[in-house]
Amino acid sequence: MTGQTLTFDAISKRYGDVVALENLSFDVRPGEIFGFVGSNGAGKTTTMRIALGVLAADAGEVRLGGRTVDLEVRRSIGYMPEERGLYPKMRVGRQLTYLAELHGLSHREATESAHRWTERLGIAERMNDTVDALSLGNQQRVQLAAALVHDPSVLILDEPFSGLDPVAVDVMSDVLAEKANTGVPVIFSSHQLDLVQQLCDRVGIITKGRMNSIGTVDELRGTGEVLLEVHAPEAPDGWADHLLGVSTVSHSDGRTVLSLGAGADDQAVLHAALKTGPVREFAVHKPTLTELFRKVVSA
Ligand SMILES: Nc1ncnc2c1ncn2[C@@H]1O[C@H](COP(=O)(O)OP(=O)(O)OP(=O)(O)O)[C@@H](O)[C@H]1O
Repeated sequence: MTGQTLTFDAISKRYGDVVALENLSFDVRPGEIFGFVGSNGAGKTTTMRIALGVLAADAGEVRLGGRTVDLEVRRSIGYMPEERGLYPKMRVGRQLTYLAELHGLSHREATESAHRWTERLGIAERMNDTVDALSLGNQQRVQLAAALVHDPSVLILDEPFSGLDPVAVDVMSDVLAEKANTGVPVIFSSHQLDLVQQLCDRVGIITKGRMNSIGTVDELRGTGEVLLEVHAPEAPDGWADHLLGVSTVSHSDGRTVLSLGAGADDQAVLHAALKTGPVREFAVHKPTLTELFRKVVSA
């Protein structure tokens, strides 16, 4: 597997008085799928446009494999813009071939690649339809094909999953994983956090133009509050409050939710629970990415 790192180095961007990005730095490594998440207006699209060079940063730069993204590097980027960018009246096959040729493929290579990707994405029978005759989901598949048709060495996708049916979500997920497996760094933005949690090697949460948290899903989930749910039907209220670092979040019908802070030992909790009588369930509840996101955004 070979591949290059996509580096965002201290990017800042203003639109008039609006600070869209402030000193934003992070890497997308070869072969990794990076989920870029944040509230509406947090700065995701701005970041991705700067990476592609359709928007200039006020400060900082984007590099691929250590090289500043210039016109030539740009040709090796597969990009799916949020606003989508297809010619509505052009036929799907012609459009994909044309885009691949623009990126430097010969006519024959471009035609073969267009066939391969439309086949892979389940839109082969749409090759001769104009884009505006397709459903939105199928237009999105064409848009993904357009990002892939020139065999890019990096993929930058702005909300590629929005509006897709579950089958198309699976196809899109498989294709992203497949590309990452060949060493391509893949970054995509999404508001579907369950999907991000499931698919991404690492995740970055951006708030107000700054990187708030970054790491693997497990790392991020590990930095939040750890909750323990214990079903000990005979346990009285407050049974765990004497334990170091443990506080009771709720207690009803023999079910207790405990928050484990610094110094807390889950095995000590289990011992204490067993002293009250039988323990029917004992489970650690790590926050989901959605729960974490809500916490970060509301902070
Ligand atoms: N062309 C523009 N002119 C002025 N302000 C802009 C422009 N484009 C974006 N902004 C502002 O920059 C900030 C970042 O916007 P951006 O579109 O990058 O966010 P986003 O994270 O992609 O949001 P969403 O999830 O809604 O797509 C917002 O405050 C937005 O209003």
